[in-house]
Amino acid sequence: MSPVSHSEWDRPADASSPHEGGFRAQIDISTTRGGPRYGELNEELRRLMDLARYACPPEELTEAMIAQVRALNENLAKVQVDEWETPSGTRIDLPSRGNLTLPPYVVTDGGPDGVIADVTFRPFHLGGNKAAHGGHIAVAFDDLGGLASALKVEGVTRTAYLTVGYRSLTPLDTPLQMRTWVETLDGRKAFVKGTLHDGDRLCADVDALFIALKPGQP
Ligand SMILES: CCCCCCCC(=O)SCCNC(=O)CCNC(=O)[C@H](O)C(C)(C)COP(=O)(O)OP(=O)(O)OC[C@H]1O[C@@H](n2cnc3c(N)ncnc32)[C@H](O)[C@@H]1OP(=O)(O)O
Repeated sequence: MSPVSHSEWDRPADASSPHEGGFRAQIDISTTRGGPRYGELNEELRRLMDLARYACPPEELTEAMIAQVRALNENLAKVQVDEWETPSGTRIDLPSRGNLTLPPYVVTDGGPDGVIADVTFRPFHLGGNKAAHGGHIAVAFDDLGGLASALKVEGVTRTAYLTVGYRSLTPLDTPLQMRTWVETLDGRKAFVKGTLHDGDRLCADVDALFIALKPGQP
């Protein structure tokens, strides 16, 4: 087992891990890493978060659940790898490339002209009043804006700024459509726009700048 070491975030590229600087030189993709049931594990963990977000357990049940979650965490602690080896973020066959920390989305179309994805904010993405938290909406725009700019520049990009307009409430547990595209490409600068719709209703839009990384840039 390799322990997770956040002090190695800028280790140089090598043959077994061909990333450069702080990000991989290329977007790393896989459909097998973590095994055939990795997506199911992610979905159960999301369900755990949904249920935990709204649970109000009596004391004796809290005690039992602490022991159960502790046992689960001990199992997860046994299988830690570093960020370059984890399936999370690489599994293009799974929602949000298998990255549990992102609102789950499925890309239905993607290329240099932009990205279209179905995004569903889960019950645990609650901000208030049954609507999604604005921070989670920004996370979805950041990732799908990053994907649109990466597909345009054919390399890894990093967010320089990201401004979200919250135009109307974003519902939970509802398939929504997110679109992101590069409006203007100026050298390394990809100016990205995006929208989030619930049917015909605009929930949010984004204006962001992503910068293509130079080789070896941390
Ligand atoms: C598919 C996977 C998708 C994943 C997407 C996830 C993306 C992320 O969340 S990334 C994490 C969040 N972002 C960060 O941590 C970024 C931190 N900042 C940085 O690393 C650097 O400031 C970085 C890379 C943005 C720019 O630095 P650097 O590469 O040295 O570029 P630099 O020379 O300063 O600027 C390049 C150009 O961009 C412009 N620029 C840079 N930052 C900004 C900004 N915030 N606002 C406006 N313009 C900017 C500069 O003015 C310059 O313009 P010009 O070429 O016309 O003179």
